[in-house]
Amino acid sequence: MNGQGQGMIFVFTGPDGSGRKTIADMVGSTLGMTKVLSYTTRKPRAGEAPGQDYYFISEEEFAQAEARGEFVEAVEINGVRYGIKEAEIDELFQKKKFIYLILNAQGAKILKDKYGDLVTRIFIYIDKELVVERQRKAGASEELIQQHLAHYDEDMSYKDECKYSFENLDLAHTVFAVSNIIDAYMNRGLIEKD
Ligand SMILES: Nc1ncnc2c1ncn2[C@@H]1O[C@H](COP(=O)(O)OP(=O)(O)OP(=O)(O)O)[C@@H](O)[C@H]1O
Ligand SMILES: Nc1nc2c(ncn2[C@@H]2O[C@H](COP(=O)(O)O)[C@@H](O)[C@H]2O)c(=O)[nH]1
Repeated sequence: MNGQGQGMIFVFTGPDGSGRKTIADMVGSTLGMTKVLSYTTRKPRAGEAPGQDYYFISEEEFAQAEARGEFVEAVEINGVRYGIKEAEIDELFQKKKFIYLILNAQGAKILKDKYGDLVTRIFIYIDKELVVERQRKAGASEELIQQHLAHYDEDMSYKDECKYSFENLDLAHTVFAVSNIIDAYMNRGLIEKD
């Protein structure tokens, strides 16, 4: 693990459909940050690729890895398992000073508790109506949209615990604002307590 003040783990969180992945990946590729991929038992959606969006594994493989204590955090959302392997965070963080993850609030809390000041949480949100509009436009099923809406209020209640929050109205504007914050950590050693 990197020493204190030498790197940062950025956790993007917020309601499903708010644009976390889009923003995290755009900022990540612009600034050269490395993403820590989650393992999941769900099947890839259209446009998703194994090893790029997630590691897609079977329920049995997930259960075995969990029994071996490999996950630093593992959750179940709508009957699907998701988890992050501790060894992958530690290995990446040895090699790269700035890494990022996209997690729900439960996972963000666990990472914050475990890695403390090394973790900075960035909360991305939009209002419910816009979630529905964007998800429909992106071709999400009504079932998936309803699943997302079911925990929207609970997801939003985590906003005040996060150091930074951005309403993702205009994509370029949000990417610019988030990039500026992360760039400050990368280039000026701006490490404040969260
Ligand atoms: N500012 C924006 N304006 C318009 N569309 C956007 C904006 N940001 C993201 N989107 C679109 O909204 C949709 C959801 O974005 P994204 O998948 O990044 O969200 P998410 O928070 O990671 O949610 P999920 O976990 O459900 O994928 C995508 O179709 C994406 O292209
Ligand atoms: N706590 C964790 N949350 C995770 C992880 N991987 C993804 N997620 C969150 O799950 C939901 C659903 O994701 P989807 O891609 O199936 O729509 C979303 O909020 C993700 O951010 C993880 O490893 N741990």
